[in-house]
Amino acid sequence: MGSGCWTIEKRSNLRNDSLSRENGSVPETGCLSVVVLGASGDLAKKKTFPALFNLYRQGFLLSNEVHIFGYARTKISDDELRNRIRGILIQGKGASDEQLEELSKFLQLIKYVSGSYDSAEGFQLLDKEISEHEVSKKTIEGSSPDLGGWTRIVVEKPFGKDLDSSEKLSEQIGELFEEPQIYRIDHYLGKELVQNLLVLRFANRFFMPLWNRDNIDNVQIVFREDFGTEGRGGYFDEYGIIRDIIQNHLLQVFCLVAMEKPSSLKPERIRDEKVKVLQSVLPIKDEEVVLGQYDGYRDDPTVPDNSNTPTFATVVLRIHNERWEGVPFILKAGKALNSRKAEIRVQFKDVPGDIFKCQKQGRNEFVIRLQPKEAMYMKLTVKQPGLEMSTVQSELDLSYGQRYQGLTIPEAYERLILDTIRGDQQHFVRRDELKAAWEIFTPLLHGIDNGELKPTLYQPGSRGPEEADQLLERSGYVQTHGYIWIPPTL
Ligand SMILES: NC(=O)C1=CN([C@@H]2O[C@H](COP(=O)(O)OP(=O)(O)OC[C@H]3O[C@@H](n4cnc5c(N)ncnc54)[C@H](OP(=O)(O)O)[C@@H]3O)[C@@H](O)[C@H]2O)C=CC1
Ligand SMILES: O=C1O[C@H](COP(=O)(O)O)[C@@H](O)[C@H](O)[C@H]1O
Repeated sequence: MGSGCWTIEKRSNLRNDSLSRENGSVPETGCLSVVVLGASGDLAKKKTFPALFNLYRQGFLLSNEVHIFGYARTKISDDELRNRIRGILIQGKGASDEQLEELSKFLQLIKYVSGSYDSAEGFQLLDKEISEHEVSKKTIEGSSPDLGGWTRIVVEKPFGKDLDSSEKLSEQIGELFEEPQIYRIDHYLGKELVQNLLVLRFANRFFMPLWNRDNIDNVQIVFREDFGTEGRGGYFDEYGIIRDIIQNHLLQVFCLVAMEKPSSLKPERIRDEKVKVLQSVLPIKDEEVVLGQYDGYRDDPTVPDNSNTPTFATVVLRIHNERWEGVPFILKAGKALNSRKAEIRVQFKDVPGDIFKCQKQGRNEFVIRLQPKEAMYMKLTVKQPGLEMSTVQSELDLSYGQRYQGLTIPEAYERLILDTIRGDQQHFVRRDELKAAWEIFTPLLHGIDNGELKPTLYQPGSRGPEEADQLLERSGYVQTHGYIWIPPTL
């Protein structure tokens, strides 16, 4: 992705310098070429270009050092691509003249090369464009034309469809790039509250003694969307909700919740711990899986009429180690449900020798809401204020919107692209981690692909199949009834 020298340290105001040094990332200096493959596609439109623009606006990409090359099959000119991007970046916003000027300057950094993904011709053209730019820049600066520098490749999912195809893909990429050059992106690792998990768990005395099988009854990691596959049916049907969300995004969150403390913040030490916990996951039992497909999913013309693809799944993972033996980790994801949210819900065991009848109120829960409206709250039993000695469930509440007013939380892609430029692989998936993740899910996925496991139909806008709540209950989760949250007024 880059070449020559690139200075990031001098403007690393997004991140504490001492942490960056600690985790082993190397400051880079010089000019940077960013190649966006699939530049005319959905991801580039929704995520990549907006992230690059935000980095540019914050001074992390400098006009005199950066060039962005879009590459895709569609035959369009530089200006056509720029116009498309302009339309997305200013959509619905009443932009000021200053912002429009900033945007125009950013767009001038973008060039477009049209070519296919499977022939050398297009890539030779791309190479020529990049070299011309980098050579001319070096020549202007009067330095040697020896390009040197580094190349990093960001790879988006799907990383295969099962263990074998993923390993094959890893081998093919491995023939071209070394592992330190490969950034397998999982955008959940760029979310604010996912990045906070390490800090929460290992920088707070509160949690350390409680975070184990002695105190925690069950953990839920939940992803819900209130819309269906909308226009992506063709892609989705090949993959399904387990490959789309659970095997990657939720499993990454699972690792950060369940892994042991790394010996340091160095990316490799963190990733070592993630691999260890993944390798301790027991084979998934069919009776601890519920699959669903929403009614209407097959109406999409790109979805086969007899599709067996789940759009909803609840899967219980069990870890065979000293900390977690016996604690179910319930991973749940679904499309076309009744709400949109992603959260981690840690439910504690009942209080032993309970003299207050706390069980009537519900158990202690620690909830980390990843989205929307980032928050973390602890549900706890307190005395009902007043003359009587009665108890009620309340919460210690850290809502980001209230606590950090006026702060804009960066988009996941923004952070992860910046990490790539900085050479920090902490929030990217290592090859052995990916392999361990596929080892967990491949038998289940093959069972679904072969039609041995079938999804139950559920109504769009519902909670998903009832069997999922029954599985939750069987796993030990106790739903709180009657808890009322009164949102604070700002
Ligand atoms: N800072 C903040 O923003 C705070 C917000 N709150 C809000 O207060 C409200 C109550 O809090 P909370 O306890 O977190 O959320 P809920 O009362 O919505 O309950 C959440 C839990 O109950 C499960 N559940 C809901 N319905 C059923 C059902 N029919 N069968 C089985 N399980 C079910 C949910 O599962 P599933 O995940 O599948 O829906 C989830 O695990 C929420 O709206 C919450 O956002 C509370 C404190 C702080
Ligand atoms: O990777 C994916 O993620 C999105 C959800 O991302 P979020 O950041 O909005 O939670 C999901 O809609 C999509 O199906 C999946 O491929």
